[in-house]
Amino acid sequence: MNGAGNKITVLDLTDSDHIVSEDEARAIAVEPQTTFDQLMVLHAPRTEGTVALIRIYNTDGSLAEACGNGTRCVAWHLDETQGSQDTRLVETARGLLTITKPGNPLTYTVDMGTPRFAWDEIPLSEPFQDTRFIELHVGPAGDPILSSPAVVNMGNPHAVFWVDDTASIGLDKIGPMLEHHPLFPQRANISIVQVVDRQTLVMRTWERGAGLTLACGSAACAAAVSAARLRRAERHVTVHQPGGTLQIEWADNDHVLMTGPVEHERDVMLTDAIFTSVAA
Ligand SMILES: N[C@@H](CCC[C@H](N)C(=O)O)C(=O)O
Repeated sequence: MNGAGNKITVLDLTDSDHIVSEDEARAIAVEPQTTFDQLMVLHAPRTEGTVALIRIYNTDGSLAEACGNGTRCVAWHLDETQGSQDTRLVETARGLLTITKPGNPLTYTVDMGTPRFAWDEIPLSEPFQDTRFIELHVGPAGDPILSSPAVVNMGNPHAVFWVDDTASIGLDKIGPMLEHHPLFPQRANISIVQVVDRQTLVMRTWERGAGLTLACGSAACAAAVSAARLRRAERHVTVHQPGGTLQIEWADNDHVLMTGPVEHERDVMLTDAIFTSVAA
């Protein structure tokens, strides 16, 4: 599937006890038919009221706590396999997430929970009082290419840099360096964001564990919240990414609501071969 262009593979293991290993996730990622930015593995629910437990893997096999675009894809899969429902509760490492349908076909809203801003919740490796802009720059100190990002945890760590033109930054070169910067002990998702007006953001993201992607839901939430904290935008914005557009609302109850599309691309029967090839 894809969520606004973010490549998502949904693997339904609700009838199995198997836990996908990092090696297995990487093996699924390199297969052209099942390649992904994130692999969303569904397990039987373990918490009352939820319909599934979701483990989220990046391309490099690492586990992610949150994936907004993938969560919408999971909702579509559950609608197809369990019957359509207006509201669903799923469990991720981020906690319990509510998914609803705003009414448009193939569109879902995920309550992504509340943002966290304290330096040790991001987490950062050293204290910063004000995480709306931290001391970090790329390029010469007097004339940096990027500087003073906002940092926020949306279940996963994000750094948001403000730019005039997202196309002018070599994110493919700068992204890996920042993802692994010592300031981010759990690495970070790195976004460059242009504030077009108070209701509109344009952005690109280098994702932790996955690299450049066409869209990242949690990064869109991070950008929207960061722009609102700095009073650069309203709390409800349209976020344009190379693969698609999301609506993000930072509601008065502090929860961040992400609304966007899903697209089903193909069904693939994953044979045991992929697991045995890793085990061999
Ligand atoms: N594409 C996702 C975010 C995926 C997780 C991220 N790479 C991480 O490791 O934190 C989204 O739509 O939120």
